[in-house]
Amino acid sequence: MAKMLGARWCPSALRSPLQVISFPACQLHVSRRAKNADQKEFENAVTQLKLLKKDPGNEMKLKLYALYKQANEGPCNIPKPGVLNLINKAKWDAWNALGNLPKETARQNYVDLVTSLSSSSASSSQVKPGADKEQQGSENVVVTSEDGITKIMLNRPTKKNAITTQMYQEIILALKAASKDDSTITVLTGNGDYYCSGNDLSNFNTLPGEIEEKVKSGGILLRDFVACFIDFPKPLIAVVNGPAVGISVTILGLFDAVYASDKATFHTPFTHLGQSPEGCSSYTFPKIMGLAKAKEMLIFGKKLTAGEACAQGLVTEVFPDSTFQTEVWTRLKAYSKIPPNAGRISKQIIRNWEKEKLHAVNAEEVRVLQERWQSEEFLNAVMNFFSKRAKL
Ligand SMILES: CCCCC/C=C/CC(=O)SCCNC(=O)CCNC(=O)[C@H](O)C(C)(C)COP(=O)(O)OP(=O)(O)OC[C@H]1O[C@@H](n2cnc3c(N)ncnc32)[C@H](O)[C@@H]1OP(=O)(O)O
Repeated sequence: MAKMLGARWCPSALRSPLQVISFPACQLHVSRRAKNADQKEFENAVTQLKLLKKDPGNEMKLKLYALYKQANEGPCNIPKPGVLNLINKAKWDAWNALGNLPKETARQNYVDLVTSLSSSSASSSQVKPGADKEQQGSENVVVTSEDGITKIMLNRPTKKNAITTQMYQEIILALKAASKDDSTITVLTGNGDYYCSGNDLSNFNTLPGEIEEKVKSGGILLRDFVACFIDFPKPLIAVVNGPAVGISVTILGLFDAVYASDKATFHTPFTHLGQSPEGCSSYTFPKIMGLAKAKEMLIFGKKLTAGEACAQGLVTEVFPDSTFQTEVWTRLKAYSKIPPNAGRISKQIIRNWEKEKLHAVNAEEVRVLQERWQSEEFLNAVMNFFSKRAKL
């Protein structure tokens, strides 16, 4: 995808100067939303734009460029480029066409535009031609919804369901859709022999920009991802079909039930990776299993069997692997028959006592992690994994 630096991009990113689409008089939909996007939303939109899967095309890029400049600098304040300077003239025209559009409105329109691009890009990747209307998701995050259950399945078995930056985005979108669909409960599970091997350790190679930018956008992505689990309004159940590592373990403290195969293990190797706890686990794990057991996992990286995780309260119930899927899905189908509003309201009254606290924990964990991601310890650990393919 063409390199885009937020709403600005390097001229070469346009497919070709001659393809610069003449910019129609700007008929921007002035956002009717009562509130204007705040700076954080605007920065999130800039980050979101970099994670778009497909190039939105020159015309859309000109619109985004113009809104970005108007939001930051106000009306066009640079001299008009010469006619032969095609690209800069197209950009000038786009910006100048916004006239005196207030900065706040430009910022809101930018956020709205990126939001619509993100959801259309995700939905275009989700609904395959001829797919069953209930079949959604991308190849790595498969979403299905039937019998009152929306299932989000991590589907990258060759990489032990390691979560890429794109998959974080897709899980966020899947949870947002599930919170509004007609299902009663939502389930997260893995395909293949692993539930999930955590963060894809090559993610920092794929995030755009220099290290500072990678750390910033990685932090925003992680904070938004965990926030989705904090805020998810319906009963959320993990079906842990195999070993679970890292963030796939830490967010379990935010689920409403965790059912595990006796093949599953639970491992949070943060210190071995030069990292620190995330997913609110620095708060939820001590609450769930007591300080000593929580520290054994989060500081010393002790790997738990499913039985140990159940004994410590992280797992609700363990099933023999041979009958796991049958037993668990029979149980979940029964759960999906509860009155949906009562289920949702009961989940929320329990969660609401701590929601503010959990968001504060999430923000602090991300702040600390952003420092860790710039440490020698972290960089060496990741290099070590890929060079020696060291096992944890
Ligand atoms: C946006 C930023 C958000 C940051 C959020 C922070 C989260 C914290 C964490 O999640 S920390 C935990 C990160 N995960 C790991 O450290 C696990 C690393 N993987 C392993 O240790 C092992 O792969 C294993 C123990 C999970 C499985 O070992 P096994 O020998 O059974 O299988 P392989 O190692 O051969 O793996 C098969 C292929 O999958 C690739 N792979 C596995 N896990 C990851 C991963 N986390 N990231 C990237 N790639 C992974 C592995 O490299 C093999 O690929 P290959 O066949 O191409 O070599």
